[in-house]
Amino acid sequence: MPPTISYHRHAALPSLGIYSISGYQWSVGTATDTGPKAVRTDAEEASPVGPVWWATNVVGNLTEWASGMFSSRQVQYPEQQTNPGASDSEVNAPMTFGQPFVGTDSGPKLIREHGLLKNLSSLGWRVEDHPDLDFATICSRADAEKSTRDPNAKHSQLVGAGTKVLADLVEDKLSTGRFPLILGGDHSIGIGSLSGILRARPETGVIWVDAHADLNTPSSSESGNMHGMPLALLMAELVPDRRVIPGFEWMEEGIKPFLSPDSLVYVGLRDVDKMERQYIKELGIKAFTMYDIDHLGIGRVMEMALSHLLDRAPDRPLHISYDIDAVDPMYAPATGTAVRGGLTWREAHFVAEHVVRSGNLASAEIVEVNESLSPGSETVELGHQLVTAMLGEAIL
Ligand SMILES: NC(=[NH2+])NCCC[C@H](N)C(=O)O
Repeated sequence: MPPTISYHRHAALPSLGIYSISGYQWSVGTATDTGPKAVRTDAEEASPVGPVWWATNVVGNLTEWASGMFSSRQVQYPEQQTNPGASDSEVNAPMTFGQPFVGTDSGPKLIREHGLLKNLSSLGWRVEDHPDLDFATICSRADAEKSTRDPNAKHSQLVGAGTKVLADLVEDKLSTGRFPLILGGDHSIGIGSLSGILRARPETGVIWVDAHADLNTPSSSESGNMHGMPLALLMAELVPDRRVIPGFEWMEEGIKPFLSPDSLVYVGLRDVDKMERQYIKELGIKAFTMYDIDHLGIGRVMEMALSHLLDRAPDRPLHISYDIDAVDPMYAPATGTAVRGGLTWREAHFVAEHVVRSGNLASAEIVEVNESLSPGSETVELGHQLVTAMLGEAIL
């Protein structure tokens, strides 16, 4: 069993990295959804990278658990993420090169402005600065070099270039004992974070909290938006050779990251495309839809979700990928593909709180917060609360 890490015990404590990836704005505009949204013009669509296109940041806050100053709450984390010598903690500060619309790129910044770093320190995470990754240059280069455009996987060269860097970063940080917290950005960043996670720890189990299945392949997708595809790109059964997608050749080099269908659990599904439904059934992916949550309650659903991932491998690390659109638009209206009938405020928190209690959480991600799509700051506020819950905040 993993060691118990108590907030008030002096022990070797794990580290945290926050990587904010923003600027994956391209997949927001044309998705099927409800509510207002920023849509790119045709000209921008044709030439997405410009002085105000990429607003991509990597905010990496590598922190380590402080000790000796907290309440009696206990959180368990897997042994392999402890980093006894973690004095070299680091932070990447966000940098924004801009884009045509205020959008998902601002999510990380806004969540940080809500006091994330302060909250994390009061939870016991120590945060230090880390140099920025220069995603804008990387993606501009990818844009300049691209020879092919795939209408079925829009802006794949750019998503590919950005997610490659993210994958390397996440793999590196996990391998050196950090806990990566990835702030999106849209859900296409899952390609990068999961690739890095699976290269470092192939046995990882994934909890995908989302209104959508994000299991489209370029050929099954009706929108061509890559935020609807991350899980398909990780499954050998669906996209066995990622070189067919321009920009994703890197996924077939070295350690090829693949996610086994039985290492994934969905929570909160309610807007599933035709082919996605078929894939879920054919591959036997465990899925807890909103129907199941209504029927069984969120408590039972989360117990079943964790037992699916952990019964056979109690010590395996878990990754939670939390799309804010899993939450009902009544509480989280500011997102690109909002769908009614989602998680309540408390259900949303419970998901995060319960996963932490497993003691296996080794990385976490929040995506699709786009404050420009709705007046007010309630979505950011909720996003911030969910992040702190995933990092150990509890009611008592
Ligand atoms: N992460 C998300 N918000 N995904 C939305 C996906 C919507 C739709 N299924 C598509 O593939 O375009």
